[in-house]
Amino acid sequence: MGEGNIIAGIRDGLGNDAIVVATKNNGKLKEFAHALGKLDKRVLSLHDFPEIPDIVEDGDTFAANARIKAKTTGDALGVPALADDSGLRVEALGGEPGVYSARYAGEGAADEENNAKLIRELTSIGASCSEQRLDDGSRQLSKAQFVCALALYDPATGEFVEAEGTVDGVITDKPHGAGGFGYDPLFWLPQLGRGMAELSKEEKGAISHRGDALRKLLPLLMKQQ
Ligand SMILES: O=P(O)(O)OP(=O)(O)OP(=O)(O)OC[C@H]1O[C@@H](n2cnc3c(O)ncnc32)[C@H](O)[C@@H]1O
Ligand SMILES: [Mg+2]
Repeated sequence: MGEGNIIAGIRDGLGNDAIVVATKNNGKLKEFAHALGKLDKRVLSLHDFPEIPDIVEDGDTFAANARIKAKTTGDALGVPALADDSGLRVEALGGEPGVYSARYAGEGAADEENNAKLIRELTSIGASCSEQRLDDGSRQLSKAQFVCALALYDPATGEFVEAEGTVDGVITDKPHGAGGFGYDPLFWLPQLGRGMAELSKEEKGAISHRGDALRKLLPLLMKQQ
């Protein structure tokens, strides 16, 4: 691509050192700041642009919602915007809460309320994916997968660059670790023998759905240069 490609758009609009991430989630933001900081990119978020009204995430898929957030933000600011729509698919719940992960326990629910509802729902149906207890006695309730859809939208061309990442794990009935955000304390990684919230930012980025999606997206962006 020539004129108006996404990288050039970022350069023109904000300077080559900055990128807008269309999120209000501070947990995501820290992970993007860490990952993109390594590429010398300063991350701006929706907290920096309070004039942009709340975005309605009414897509049926993670990818659709990521596109909605990226387009609304990119069109409002006139510069490219990157958006992340993510969530948890829980096997024993038929893939729920999925795109409803943020509002599982109700609109504006806190992470703690969503986590409490998840354990409540799984225990109420007697879910169990392994007889084996973890060392601390916690039960393994269901297999689960974190999904992250990324979309970068350039208002100059109307084009999107997209990628999706996943990570598999198990939901436990007790929290492990104090790091991360959202459902991380309940997400156990059997392959590591550790919980997602026990990992450092570096370690989480190396295995997470968001890290996976970013590793797929970045080469696509570089191609556009
Ligand atoms: O829409 P924005 O402003 O980006 O922020 P949000 O928190 O509403 O984000 P989503 O709509 O994408 O909803 C994602 C939900 O999935 C959860 N989630 C996403 N990524 C996660 C991660 O890496 N670890 C734990 N939970 C995560 C998160 O806590 C939310 O409940
Ligand atoms: Mg949201």
